[in-house]
Amino acid sequence: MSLKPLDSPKHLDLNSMKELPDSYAWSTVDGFPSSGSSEQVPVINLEDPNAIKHVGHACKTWGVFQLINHGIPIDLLVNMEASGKKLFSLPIQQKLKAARSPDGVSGYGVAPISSFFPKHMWSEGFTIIGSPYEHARKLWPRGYRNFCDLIEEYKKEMNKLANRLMWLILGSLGITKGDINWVGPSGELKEASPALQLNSYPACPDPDRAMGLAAHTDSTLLTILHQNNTSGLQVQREGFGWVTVKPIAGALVVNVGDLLHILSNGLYSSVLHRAIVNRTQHRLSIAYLYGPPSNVRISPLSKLTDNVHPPLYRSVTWSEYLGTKAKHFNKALSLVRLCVPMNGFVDANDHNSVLVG
Ligand SMILES: C=C1C[C@]23C[C@@]1(O)CC[C@H]2[C@@]12CCC[C@@](C)(C(=O)O1)[C@H]2[C@@H]3C(=O)O
Ligand SMILES: O=C(O)CCC(=O)C(=O)O
Ligand SMILES: [Fe+2]
Repeated sequence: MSLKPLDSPKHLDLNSMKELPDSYAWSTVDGFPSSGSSEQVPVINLEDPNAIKHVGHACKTWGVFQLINHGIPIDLLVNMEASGKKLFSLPIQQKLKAARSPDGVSGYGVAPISSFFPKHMWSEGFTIIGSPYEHARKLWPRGYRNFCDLIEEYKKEMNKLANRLMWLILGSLGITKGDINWVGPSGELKEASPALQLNSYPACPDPDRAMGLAAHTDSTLLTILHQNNTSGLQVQREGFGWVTVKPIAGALVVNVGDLLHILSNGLYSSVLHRAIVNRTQHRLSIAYLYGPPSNVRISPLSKLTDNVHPPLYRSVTWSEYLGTKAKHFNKALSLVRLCVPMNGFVDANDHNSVLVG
């Protein structure tokens, strides 16, 4: 597949397109037309006393699970969904006022990974890092305050949940507070400024040849995703191919990201996932992308390594890794992988000993 970046689409008004333009036609989408595997992503009840065991098993085998009884108020999810719908149904000229700048990360636009693909994706997105104020003000000069308050509330609740999930995941690996150096005074994991990614996938006139969001792993420790009741998210499961994550009302989808893959020394793998589209229904998803504080160096936890299991990755900060991902996309993880010789000894400071490609 060519990696030559496409010019940005002239306009993003997918809602008005009656036919799939050639620049959106992915003739070689694997697994299409999708018959769909009958496998099901594990569903975990956070109130279950055995949740830690189930979370560990799901992270090890799937890298993703659906979460119920997570404690996020249902009203908050409903309000976020309604706000996302309201945002994406604004006229295209209005949305473009809040467009992501060419060298920026926040704002309205195509998926940030679009430049790595020869065809356009059938989606539009809105990325929020830090305060949404500047962009929201351009979308709704008078009504931005409610949106900003809602986003702050969502980030606060998601941070609490992400922290709880991280301790469950780390606990399932036998990791305790003393093993992590980015723990705050009350035992909370200090977070980096998280990213919120709102994704909109309009109904598509030719869904079998279109791609909503191309296959990728997230750079995060973990991602918590709310999807509306329209299916489209698929995860790759070894031996089964693409498995659709069936929407369950009120459930959240949690997936392992590349930084957790590194932290766990590959015990928990980041999951490859993508979003497909359909002919009749609009789909919306909201991803909370959770990472560590930006200055903390993430490397395989020493408790998980020994002579037989040497560290497989060199240390990297969240911002360095995002930079590598933005430049090299799906090669990013292998670019921070250490070359492990047969005797298992690795010089973790030898930055030249990486496997490229
Ligand atoms: C913090 C971030 C993770 C992300 C890049 C970003 O700066 C903001 C958007 C995130 C997202 C969402 C869609 C998939 C993804 C690969 C992308 O292109 O943008 C992720 C990025 C990532 O995880 O690297
Ligand atoms: O829309 C989806 O279900 C997937 C979104 C996603 O993978 C992302 O925002 O990183
Ligand atoms: Fe993703």
